[in-house]
Amino acid sequence: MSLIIEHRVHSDFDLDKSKLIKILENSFDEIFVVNKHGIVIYVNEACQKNYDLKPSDVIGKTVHYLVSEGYYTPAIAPLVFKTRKAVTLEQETKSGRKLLVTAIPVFDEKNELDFIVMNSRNITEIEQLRQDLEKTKEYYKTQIQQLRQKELSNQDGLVFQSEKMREFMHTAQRIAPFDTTILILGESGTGKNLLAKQIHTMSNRRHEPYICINCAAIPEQLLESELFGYTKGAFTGAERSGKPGLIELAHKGTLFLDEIGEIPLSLQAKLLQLVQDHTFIPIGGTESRQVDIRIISATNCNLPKLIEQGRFRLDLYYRLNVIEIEIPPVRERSDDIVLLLHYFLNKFDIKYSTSHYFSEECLAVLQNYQWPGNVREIEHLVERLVITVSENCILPKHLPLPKHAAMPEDTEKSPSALMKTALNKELRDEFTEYSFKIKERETILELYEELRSSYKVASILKISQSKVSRIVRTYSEKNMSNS
Ligand SMILES: Nc1ncnc2c1ncn2[C@@H]1O[C@H](COP(=O)(O)OP(=O)(O)OP(=O)(O)O)[C@@H](O)[C@H]1O
Repeated sequence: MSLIIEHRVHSDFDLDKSKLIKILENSFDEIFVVNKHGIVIYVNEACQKNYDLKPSDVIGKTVHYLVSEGYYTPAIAPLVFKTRKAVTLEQETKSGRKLLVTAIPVFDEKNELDFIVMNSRNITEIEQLRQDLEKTKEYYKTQIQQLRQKELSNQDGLVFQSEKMREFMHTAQRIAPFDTTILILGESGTGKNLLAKQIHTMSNRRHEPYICINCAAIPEQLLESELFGYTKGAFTGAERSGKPGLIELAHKGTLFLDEIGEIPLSLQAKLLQLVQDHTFIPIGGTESRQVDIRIISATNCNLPKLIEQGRFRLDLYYRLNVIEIEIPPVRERSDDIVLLLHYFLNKFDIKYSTSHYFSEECLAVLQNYQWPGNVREIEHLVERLVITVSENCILPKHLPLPKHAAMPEDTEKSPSALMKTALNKELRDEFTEYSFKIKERETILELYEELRSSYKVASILKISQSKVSRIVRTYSEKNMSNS
């Protein structure tokens, strides 16, 4: 059986010259043969498709001529002459077609290069498809990145990824289990409320009540009764049986006093007693009641200033800020902006059954913005965009940011504006470093004044003695030149 096949194959290949020429002419790929002098001795009909030239226009020409006339580039034959090896590369023709060419050297019986056979495949369409595929890949890469960001941000509590917030949350986590009183500071919208709740969740009181009171939201006349409750028949209009206050409801749990700077002076003494020994007397009552609560308070006011103005008690301030932590504003943790944008985009897309993503330019503009309203402003802006933008892609033109926003100048993605932010950061870093150096110098000089020994100063500060000597010397010199 195998013998028969072998015989058939053999007889089929018993070809004469005209048949061979026919085969070559009907090849889809271009066959291009160059002799050892670099002259084209054969090219099939496919050359018409590739270079818009008839075979008769090409045969007899040198490859050097064809390349210098720009019919195709780069040249491949010289490489084969040089290396005596098969070479494959991509060529581009005058008419903009892309060819994948393989050139194979053929040797004579003396092993000298006799001619080169080149096979060229038109890959223009494949190349176009490849480029389209690259673009599609790029598009999906961005989408996946955004989805990852969304997933990353799909968590409860504060969403963050900046180093500053990482450190901050590390501190919050450390203090959460202790029952100590905490004062949370930070600009409006930085997440003080959310943090207080998170501290409660991280504490041993997590299964007990978490009561939040916004001291600014309750009218002054009502605040006392809301907070401390009242006894039977305490005042006209009061419920007959009396009513427990929010403080009592927080028993065993956490009491969060938001906007503490707004608490009226008249209530501050009563609050001081509560913070100090966890006791209080309800309105109309005569006996004090004990509660087991952890108190967290928050404010975006400057409490020392209120104290100066006589609007806040110093003793209460001291009691409230046993531990004081300050949430940094968003503009100081720009690494969180993109994450927060995606977090809220995901949240509101789910809420409104929509599907959006931010264009790169849009993200650049938003990252460059200062966010005076902090996270709350990000949240509100994203909700607004989700509702108002009907396309899936959110572009810079959709942004309703105020004029003073740090919109990149002329174009929507002006690199100069982005540079400016980077530059500002660099200046800030430089300034921090500068202030640190001054502080360090002052400390060294103060200690030296006291100890009069560079060795002792160096060992206390754990720095080199030469550094201490250098600073002391420079300082004395300055002193001398000034005097
Ligand atoms: N890091 C964060 N991750 C997710 N959401 C946040 C984050 N920070 C704040 N938010 C959200 O932003 C909004 C404002 O936060 P929050 O009310 O906690 O701020 P605040 O500092 O207490 O503001 P104010 O001082 O005005 O009371 C809330 O909807 C909150 O859920």
